[in-house]
Amino acid sequence: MLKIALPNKGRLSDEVRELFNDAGLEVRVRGERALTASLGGEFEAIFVRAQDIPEFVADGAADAGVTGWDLVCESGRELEMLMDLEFGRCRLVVAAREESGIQKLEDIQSGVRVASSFTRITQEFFAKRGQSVKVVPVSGATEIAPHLGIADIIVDLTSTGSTLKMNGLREVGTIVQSSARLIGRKGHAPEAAAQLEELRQALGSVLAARGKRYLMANVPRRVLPNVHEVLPGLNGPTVVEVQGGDFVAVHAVVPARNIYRTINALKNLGCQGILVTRIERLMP
Ligand SMILES: Nc1ncnc2c1ncn2[C@@H]1O[C@H](COP(=O)(O)OP(=O)(O)OP(=O)(O)O)[C@@H](O)[C@H]1O
Ligand SMILES: O=P(O)(O)OC[C@H]1O[C@H](OP(=O)(O)OP(=O)(O)O)[C@H](O)[C@@H]1O
Ligand SMILES: [Mg+2]
Repeated sequence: MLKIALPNKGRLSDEVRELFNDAGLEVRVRGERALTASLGGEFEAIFVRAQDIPEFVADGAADAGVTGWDLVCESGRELEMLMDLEFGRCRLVVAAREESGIQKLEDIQSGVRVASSFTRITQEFFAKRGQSVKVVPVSGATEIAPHLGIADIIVDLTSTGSTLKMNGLREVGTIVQSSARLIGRKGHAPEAAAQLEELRQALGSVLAARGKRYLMANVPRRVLPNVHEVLPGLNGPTVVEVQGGDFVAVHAVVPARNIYRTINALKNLGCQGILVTRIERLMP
């Protein structure tokens, strides 16, 4: 049975579990602190720190894993990126104190001290730019470092920007755009590769379904051509005869984002019995 390494706590763990559950790979843990679990009886999950997952997958302790792309980059290990899971979106940025006078990366003087828990990426980033910096390793709460006088600037993750703001820091450049990814080791045996492809498709079908809704409506036959305009970008909705009437039933997969507009447009055309449901999985 293939082993999948998943974050045991922190920012990504809840969404990872939800995604696997939705894909029919229910996480069945044996007690709150259990470090392994069954994933729908198809895979075995091992719960470890998000930071350790790239190493564990690269070394073969797990066959695949889910973790942040920032951590994959920081590990420096060669891994296969199997899928972008579209949550845990954040950026690894360079930030400086607002009163520092540093507005852009070019303003960073050689010799500055950079606090970060992403020491490898930081080192590489400034080396490539030809800026010599001194990396000060920290393991968390990086934003406090400039105020403690142990560093001049920082490299850390941000999403809403509120932590930087709260600490009087200004973003001066982005190094990595990150999100949660499904990763695997390079060069799996064919059987393992086939199972991972099935996993990728199962997770992908859930992600694809999240942005869509299934819409049904009874449409007056005479406005059917207009309905085709309201439901664009589809191969064409399914049209079902409603016996003995002036109405036909239309079924379509529509983007969730514009659903209110779609419903109103259908109502204005005289459609009735409009029904919208979530889709569990979508396999194109
Ligand atoms: N503010 C954020 N917004 C969105 N995603 C984030 C944010 N901060 C971190 N992440 C993502 O979540 C991943 C794990 O971060 P998390 O904070 O859960 O763990 P950690 O602090 O590195 O480790 P631990 O909690 O085990 O000490 C990060 O590598 C990143 O991909
Ligand atoms: O831009 P924001 O939305 O404010 O998010 C940024 C913060 O989120 C992460 O920390 P986290 O909350 O995961 O705490 P941690 O330091 O304990 O990992 C990151 O290290 C930043 O401190
Ligand atoms: Mg964190």
